[in-house]
Amino acid sequence: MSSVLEMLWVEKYRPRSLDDIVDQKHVVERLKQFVKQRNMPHLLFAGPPGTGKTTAAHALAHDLFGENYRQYMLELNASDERGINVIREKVKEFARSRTPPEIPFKIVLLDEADNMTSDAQQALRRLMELYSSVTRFILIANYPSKIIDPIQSRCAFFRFQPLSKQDVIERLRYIAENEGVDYEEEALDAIYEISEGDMRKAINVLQAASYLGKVTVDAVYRVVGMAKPREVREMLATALKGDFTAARSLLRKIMIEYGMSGEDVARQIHRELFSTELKMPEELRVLAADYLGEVHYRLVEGSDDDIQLSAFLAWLTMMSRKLEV
Ligand SMILES: Nc1ncnc2c1ncn2[C@@H]1O[C@H](COP(=O)(O)OP(=O)(O)OP(=O)(O)O)[C@@H](O)[C@H]1O
Repeated sequence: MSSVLEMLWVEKYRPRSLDDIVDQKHVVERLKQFVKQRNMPHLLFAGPPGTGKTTAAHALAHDLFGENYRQYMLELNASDERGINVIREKVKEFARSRTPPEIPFKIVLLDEADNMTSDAQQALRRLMELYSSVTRFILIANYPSKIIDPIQSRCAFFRFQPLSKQDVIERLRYIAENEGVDYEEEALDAIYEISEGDMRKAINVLQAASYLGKVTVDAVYRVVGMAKPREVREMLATALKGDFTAARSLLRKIMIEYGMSGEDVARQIHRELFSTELKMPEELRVLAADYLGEVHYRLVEGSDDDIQLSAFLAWLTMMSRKLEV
């Protein structure tokens, strides 16, 4: 079995070259053109977490500059750097450093660019112009709408999509086999459902679950601290059938066995309310979602988990009787 001290699998299995990136075909094809032309404009990478934005930036630099690409790349995080002045100084110094032998520019990678204020972004835009003869910027953002127009119009835009189920599962299978991890196929499905196409999350869950032994559906839900949807669904279905006592004992079981907080359970109920698996009249779904919002608010404010969630189940039981579900 794996040792806790070993490397994080997200790093170990981070693609080094553009050819190794999973999915994101449209992005990868366009980036390969830049490698071929040995030139590129400023780039803006946008999309949800864990879909390969940082990886693609590194892979592009790797394919352009070779194994030692890091000396030609300045990596900054807009949230860590104390303001645009620090960024300016670092870029200025970097621009003065050696350029690669066959390519006339170096790369500045700026992560979380959408966290910058619009004033800071204006200053960044000037910086991009000032050093455009020797640098190209790659800006990374989760929300491209937060990037000011003058920057957007100076960058080629790349949208990263959540990874497909098939690609995530294939990658997980590859990693599990390479690491000698024993797993259930259904566990990989469960990991995908939890990850929602975020490969970083998927790999991290796989690694954490592997420390418990065989990667089973149970192990997966245990490490993410979520009750298995089936059990939460069963609790709701029991209340909908009118059996409050049984629904409440399921609630206790979920909270004790999985060590979940009331807020986690509320969040999980929320997911279930909108899943097609749970059969209930639309009217009740709407009312339940509304009431759950209130319960969640009270929990965040520090109300007692058991009292609030039991109240929700009691309400659901009564409503289902009233509506004759
Ligand atoms: N398309 C992909 N192909 C293969 N592995 C991927 C892909 N996307 C993400 N990964 C895996 O997930 C890890 C995190 O990816 P990466 O840092 O590129 O995400 P990101 O999109 O930059 O996320 P964030 O917005 O949170 O910075 C990588 O180290 C890699 O192991």
